[in-house]
Amino acid sequence: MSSPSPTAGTTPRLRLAGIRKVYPTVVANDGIDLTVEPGEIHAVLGENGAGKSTLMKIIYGVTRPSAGEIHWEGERVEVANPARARALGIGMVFQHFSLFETLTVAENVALALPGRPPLAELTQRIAEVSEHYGLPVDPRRHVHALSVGERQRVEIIRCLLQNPRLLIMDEPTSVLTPQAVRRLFDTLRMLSVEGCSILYISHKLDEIQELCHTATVLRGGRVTGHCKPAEETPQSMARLMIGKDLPVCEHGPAATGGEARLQLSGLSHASDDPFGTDLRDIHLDVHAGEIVGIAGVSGNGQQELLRAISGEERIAEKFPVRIGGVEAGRLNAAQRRRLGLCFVPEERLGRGAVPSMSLADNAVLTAARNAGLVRGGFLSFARARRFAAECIERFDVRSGGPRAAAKSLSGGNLQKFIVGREVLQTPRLLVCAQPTWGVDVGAAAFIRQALIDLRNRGCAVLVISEELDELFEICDRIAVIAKGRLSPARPVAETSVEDIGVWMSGLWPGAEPLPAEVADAAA
Ligand SMILES: Nc1ncnc2c1ncn2[C@@H]1O[C@H](COP(=O)(O)OP(=O)(O)OP(=O)(O)O)[C@@H](O)[C@H]1O
Repeated sequence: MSSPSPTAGTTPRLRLAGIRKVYPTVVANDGIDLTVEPGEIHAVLGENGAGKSTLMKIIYGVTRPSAGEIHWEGERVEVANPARARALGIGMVFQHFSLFETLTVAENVALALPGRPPLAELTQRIAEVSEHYGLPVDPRRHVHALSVGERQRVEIIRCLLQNPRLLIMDEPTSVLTPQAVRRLFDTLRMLSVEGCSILYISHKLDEIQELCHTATVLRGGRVTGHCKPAEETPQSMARLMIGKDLPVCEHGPAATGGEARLQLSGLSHASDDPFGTDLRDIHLDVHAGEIVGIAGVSGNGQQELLRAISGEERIAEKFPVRIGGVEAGRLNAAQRRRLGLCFVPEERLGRGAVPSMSLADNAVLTAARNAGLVRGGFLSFARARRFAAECIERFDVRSGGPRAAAKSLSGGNLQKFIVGREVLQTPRLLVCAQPTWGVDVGAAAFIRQALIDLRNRGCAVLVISEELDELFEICDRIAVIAKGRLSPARPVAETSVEDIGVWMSGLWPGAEPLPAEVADAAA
């Protein structure tokens, strides 16, 4: 339940009047008024591309508005840059991470703090905050070795260390486990009771209902509604947001007896990162016509497993990974794609798409061969643009068209583009990490249905996700990865969210005890 709503009648912590932001191809914010009271947890709701992140970036001084006023605690202010925002008492946790990969957690946090405190002292403070708020992270680890979930924890901790009076959270829970979400909500409620205001963006309507006092709905850059989430249901909020009822996934029975398109037989691989997770004797078959899900808490070997399957990480022996029956362990990513593998990585900016390149060029990166973009040995840019345009249309990617830079898309729209680009190649095997991360409820239902349709057309689909509800909705079988080992895959009808939750700690029937040093490190 949400904490009691803050008392009205005080000077608002933040008041926006007529905020407008015009980009070359779109009006991202079109005269937005918004008021946030002290201690209020205020949700901003809207479809992908509605203008939520743009508005938050304006408040945090990352983007300058084309028109409009910002009033902070009763006074009109110009927020020229994030340093000014932080000086006012505004903190922000971004949807896309802004961490330096080659630095440690503590070094990254130090960069954001005024006065650059000594590292030893900072390490201690990080450990305290992470312990206090239940956000486990080791301050000495390098960021490049962290999973997405762990990186997000660092972003949150970095913000909390600055004692903000307004905390902006742009989809903070998208890669947190249910337990971590509970703890984060406790933290946010504590902050709210202490008077800190929170602007909260999320596509998870049940979370908004549970946490937020008020919500403002945006559509097409304008405010289209307000509500008190506690008085709504997730369905009624979805209707407010997208203007219609949510579609329900149509599944149909799983095909049986399809050929094995992915075979992992005793895949073991030592991570070259000292803080990474070693893969231990992983066995899994994914057949044509089924969706297999891998559940697990981030940082348990998902990244390493994805890399071993995609070919980003080649392994010493060729036999433990077979794609379409071909021993593929030593093949690189391009060679594996030629076997019919398509792949949606965990990070959409960087691994999934090159931010500065156009959508058409990003299509070429993975679809050149499978989508017939190469003719007579030459790349056809016209075909690439047509392919990107088809993807934009079929997956309802709101963008400036095939020539728009990937970085100009809203997070959810870029995710739709990346998933669409892979699905439209009609893969024989699709491996998908966090397929609906940051995607609005309507688009998430669409992507899930696209995966089911692929499976119904005979594709073998492997989905790695931390969203148990999503896995239970779309998968035929589910396995769990824990500390680098994979459980057996169980038919969804024969298991439950509770069972899978227990398996996530590594305890499934017949699980071998972990070697002492791993068990100690994990304890
Ligand atoms: N730097 C930019 N250049 C051009 N267009 C941009 C830029 N940033 C955002 N836009 C456009 O502004 C609109 C609003 O984007 P914004 O990221 O604010 O949406 P959002 O509501 O946060 O979406 P999501 O839920 O997908 O994160 C979109 O059409 C987007 O393509």
